[in-house]
Amino acid sequence: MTHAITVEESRQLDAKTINEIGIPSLVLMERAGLKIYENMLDNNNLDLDNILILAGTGNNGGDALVVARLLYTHGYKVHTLTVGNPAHASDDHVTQAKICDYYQIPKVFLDEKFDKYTTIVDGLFGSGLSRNVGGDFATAIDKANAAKAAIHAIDIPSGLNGDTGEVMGTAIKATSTSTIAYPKVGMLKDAAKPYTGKLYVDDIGIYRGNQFEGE
Ligand SMILES: NC(=O)C1=CN([C@@H]2O[C@H](COP(=O)(O)OP(=O)(O)OC[C@H]3O[C@@H](n4cnc5c(N)ncnc54)[C@H](O)[C@@H]3O)[C@@H](O)[C@H]2O)[C@@H](O)CC1
Ligand SMILES: [K+]
Repeated sequence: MTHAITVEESRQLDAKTINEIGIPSLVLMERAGLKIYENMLDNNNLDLDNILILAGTGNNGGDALVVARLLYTHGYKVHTLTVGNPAHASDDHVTQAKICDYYQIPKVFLDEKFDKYTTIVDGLFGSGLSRNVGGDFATAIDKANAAKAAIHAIDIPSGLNGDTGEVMGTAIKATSTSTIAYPKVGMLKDAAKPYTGKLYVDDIGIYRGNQFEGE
């Protein structure tokens, strides 16, 4: 049986890996982005002709910007759309945004028509989701779901409660999801399956602990 963890456990494992063991958070973000990029290339259900990257201003969005850069530097057509206040962005998100700016990866805004895209990457929220989704975030999620593009979600489909599998206002209906380290318990519930789609579990070097060995 697949071992799954709660969102709080995932945050604790991230924090232990970074603060106690000493693996820099940007190293983890780079590894996450590389694995997610590889999952996307591996997934025949994704048409990578024209890709829209949705990034929140936290580390889920930071992962998404790594994916944007890897796709862009390998010749894929990519646009990024950042949702949220950049003044509140996480440090690692800011670093990744600067790298995207170095490469001049094209940006679009929320008034963009999503219909021309073949794949949308969802990096709006992951383990940081703490309340119901509204405003621009809800608009971005609803536009992505209404578009004909396949959606690849990062860590947890945005708006899905990773513990209960319930929708918090609105949630991304992903074709596939790359979850970091372990699936979150809510993602394995029957009600969550239409939101999670095909699940990839990416080992990026997050602390596994004795309790997880042999599983
Ligand atoms: N350094 C790390 O700890 C790692 C984090 N990773 C990624 O980072 C994610 C977690 O990142 P963050 O903790 O920055 O959080 P998120 O990027 O999930 O969320 C960003 C912020 O959104 C805000 N927020 C929550 N609910 C909201 C709502 N309904 N409407 C508007 N704003 C809302 C919160 O202030 C939250 O901190 C993981 O899911 C994973 O994708 C991975 O890169 C692996 C390593
Ligand atoms: K997400």
